[in-house]
Amino acid sequence: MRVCARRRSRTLRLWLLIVFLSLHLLVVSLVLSIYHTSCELHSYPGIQTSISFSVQNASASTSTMTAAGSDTQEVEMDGTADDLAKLEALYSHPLYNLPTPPLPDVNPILRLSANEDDYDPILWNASAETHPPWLRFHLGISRWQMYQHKDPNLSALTQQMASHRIVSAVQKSGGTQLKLVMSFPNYGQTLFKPMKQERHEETNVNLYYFSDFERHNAEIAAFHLDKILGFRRVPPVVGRLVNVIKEIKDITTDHKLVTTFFTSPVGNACFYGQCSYYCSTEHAICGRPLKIEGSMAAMLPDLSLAPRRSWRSPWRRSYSRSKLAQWETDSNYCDSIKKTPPYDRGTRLVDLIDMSILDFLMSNMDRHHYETFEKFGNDTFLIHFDNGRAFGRHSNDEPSILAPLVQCCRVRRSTLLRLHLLSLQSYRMSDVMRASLSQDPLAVVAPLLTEQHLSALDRRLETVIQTIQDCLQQHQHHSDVIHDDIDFTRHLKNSARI
Ligand SMILES: Nc1ncnc2c1ncn2[C@@H]1O[C@H](COP(=O)(O)OP(=O)(O)OP(=O)(O)O)[C@@H](O)[C@H]1O
Ligand SMILES: [Mn+2]
Repeated sequence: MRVCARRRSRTLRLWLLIVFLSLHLLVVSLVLSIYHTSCELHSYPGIQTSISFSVQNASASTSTMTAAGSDTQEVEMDGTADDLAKLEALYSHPLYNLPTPPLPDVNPILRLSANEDDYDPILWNASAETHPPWLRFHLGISRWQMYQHKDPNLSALTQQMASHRIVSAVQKSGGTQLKLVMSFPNYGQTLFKPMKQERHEETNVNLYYFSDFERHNAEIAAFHLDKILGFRRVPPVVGRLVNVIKEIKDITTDHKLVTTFFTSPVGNACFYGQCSYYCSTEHAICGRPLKIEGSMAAMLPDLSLAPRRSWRSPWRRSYSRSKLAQWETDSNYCDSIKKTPPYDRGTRLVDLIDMSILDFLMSNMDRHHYETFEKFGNDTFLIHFDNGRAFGRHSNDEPSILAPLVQCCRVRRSTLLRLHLLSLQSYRMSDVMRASLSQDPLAVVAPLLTEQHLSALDRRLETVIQTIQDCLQQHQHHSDVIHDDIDFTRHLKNSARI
């Protein structure tokens, strides 16, 4: 009897061991399949080695590419297909499909019940087939992002902004440079920023960031870059050729704007509008002879429906030619910011650092304020709009833009993993940006960003990764630097359930 019982318990123990081992194997294979490209980053001590390895990879491939050149069209075509394949692979990567935290509320963003007595009850949701794309975009804005990953509405929205009949064009008040709000027959609206300089022109080094020209291609490129970084915090932007006479002068109801139209000595249709910077005949916006390039940004819901709050950036520049801001002189600046609401809790600080990484990559020094949707309180994403002063110089990197990261040494884990991914040859940032920008309608006129700007992105990405690596070396615990926004255990449990 006793022998029998002992044999039974041994068999049971053997079974338990087999079950344990197979579960272990299952978990290991799941981890490897989910994070195959960045698996070294899982174990904190490995972070540094894996980053430097990938950076070496990226720079090696840059030199190979430069050496190879692209003389024949065939090579160029292959390059385009390769880039598009990389972009597709990037967006299929699990790091772009991370589950968002559970929503504390399920209401759509729009405040539609202000005067319930006066209005019909509305049953709107983002997926209703009959809604125009702009309304679906508004209804799809969530607490965590402007639009969903692989949002099926995005191409319909950008297509309409790029081609729909313009029925109204009026100047937008606020801001420093000329911009127009354009309306479509289906009540959709866009913010139009006209081309002010050629793509290859670098910003004059003697211009302060606050008097730099706004660039239409920077608005377009910022939308693509923010999407490639996996943030999805810029409202959709698309390029368009606009007829200065038929699509602005003939239809505008803006009397002040009308008085600023003229024909240039070479017969081009021009206008300059009214604003505080560059609205003069010397800085006129001219067609060639009639059409002008511009960026069309999807307008956010009206402030009466979705009020927004504007926040002064703690790392705002002084906007003076002589004064320095506090963050430029105080080495403990971040310590005090970390204790100041709303940066003292939640994700606000790491979100601000995400924004500074985006700005450093595209060299935007003009992030004085940022906005959030009031309805979502403090736990929400930061709206990354007004990117017109980005991509001004490709030959220079501006280290001070990274000050929030350098001074606070904090970064979201998901951001670090995606940056790491984009530094690898198979998802290289310049290649996926080239592919993404090639989908804009204005790419047929000329590439939205020159090759110099694209390679500046790779170079700056190395700097960001190196900065994080330095932070990790300076801190005893990795958790001091890495804000762990990816709950691996929950992820694994979910995968195991499937
Ligand atoms: N897509 C949009 N939808 C709705 N409102 C917008 C959009 N883009 C910008 N705005 C609003 O218009 C204001 C001015 O736009 P923007 O910041 O692009 O112009 P600007 O001339 O660069 O301004 P500034 O000189 O103050 O930086 C913004 O602060 C924002 O409130
Ligand atoms: Mn601006």
